[in-house]
Amino acid sequence: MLLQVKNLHFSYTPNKKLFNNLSISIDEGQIIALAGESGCGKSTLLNLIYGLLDWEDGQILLNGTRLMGPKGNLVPGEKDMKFVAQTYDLMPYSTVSENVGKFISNINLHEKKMRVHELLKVVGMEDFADIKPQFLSGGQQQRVAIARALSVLPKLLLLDEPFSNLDFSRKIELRERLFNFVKQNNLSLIISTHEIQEVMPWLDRITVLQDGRLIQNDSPKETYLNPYNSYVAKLFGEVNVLTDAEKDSLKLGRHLWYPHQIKVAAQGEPAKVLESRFAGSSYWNRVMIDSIPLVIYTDHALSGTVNLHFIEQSERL
Ligand SMILES: Nc1ncnc2c1ncn2[C@@H]1O[C@H](COP(=O)(O)OP(=O)(O)OP(=O)(O)O)[C@@H](O)[C@H]1O
Repeated sequence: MLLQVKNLHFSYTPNKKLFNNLSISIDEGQIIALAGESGCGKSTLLNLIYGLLDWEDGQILLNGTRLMGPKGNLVPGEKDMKFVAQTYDLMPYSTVSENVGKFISNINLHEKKMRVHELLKVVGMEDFADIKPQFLSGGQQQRVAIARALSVLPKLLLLDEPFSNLDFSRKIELRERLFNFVKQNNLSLIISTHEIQEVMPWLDRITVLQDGRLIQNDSPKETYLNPYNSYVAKLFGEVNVLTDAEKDSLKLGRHLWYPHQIKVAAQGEPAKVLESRFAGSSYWNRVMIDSIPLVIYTDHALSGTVNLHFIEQSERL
C-alpha cells in the first residue's frame, strides 16, 4: 500500500468536524478520483495528505512511514509527493522552462533542456517555453504547474481540479497525455474533480466524499452501476430519482435511473412527451408517466405519447 489515511479527524473550526474517522488508501500505480460536491472536503484532504494542514487524530502513512504534517517538516510538503493545488505558485519572473526545470538537476544542461521540452509537450505548452507566467492565462499556468510536478516523477501525485480552467478541446488533449505519462512512469495519482465523466476511462477507483464522509469507494463501473445514493449517481450527470411509491407503482427494482437506461419501445409504460430538445449527440426529453416526471435521451425527437421500457440490472452485461 503506497498511501494510507487511517481514522483521520480534522476540523477548521472547533465545533464543526469536517473529517470524523476518515480512512482511505491508494496502491502503487493506481489512479483514483476524489469526487463529491463543492465543499465536501476534497481540497482539504489533499492538503492534509501533502502535509499543509495539521490533523487532530489519526495517521497518514506513505510507504508505511508515518507522516507528521506541518509540525514535522521545516519546508511544507513531502518529498515523495507533488501537489498541484488550485493556486499554482509559479515563479513569476522566471520563464515557463525555468519553472518546469526548477527541480531538475543542472549537472547535464542538454539533458535538462530535453527533459523540460518533453514535459512541456505532455501539457501542450512547448510554444510558451520562453514566456513568463505572468503573461499566461490561468489554464496555461495550471499546465505549467502540472509539468513542474511531473518533472520529479513523484511516487504520489495530487492534483486538485487539474482541468478546471481548460476549454473542452485542451482538456481532452491534456487528460490523455497526462494519464499516459502517469501510467508509463507507474506514478500513483489522486485527482480531485467535480467532473467524474471526464476522467472516468483512466480511473482505477472513485472515492466519493459527502460532507467529509467517505460514502463509496469502488471501481468506476461499480460506482456507476450501483451508486450508493442519488448524490453519487448525480456525479455522473442527470439521473431520475424515484420515490418508494413511484418505484413500486412502476414495479421497478431500483430508485435511480440514468436517462439512457429508459428506452422508447414498442411495448411498455405509456408516457406523455412534454419537451423534446436537440442536445448534440442525442435528444433531451422530458416525459411523464401518470404524475411521474422523467428525463430520457433518444436519437430522434419525440412527440405525443411513447411507450417506455426500463432496462433492469439483469438485462445488462
Ligand atoms: N480555511 C478554511 N477555514 C474554514 N473552513 C474552511 C477552510 N477551507 C475550507 N473550509 C470549509 O471546509 C469544507 C471543505 O472545503 P474544501 O475546500 O476541502 O471542499 P472541496 O470539496 O475541495 O470544494 P471545491 O470542490 O469547491 O474545491 C467547506 O465547508 C469549506 O467551507
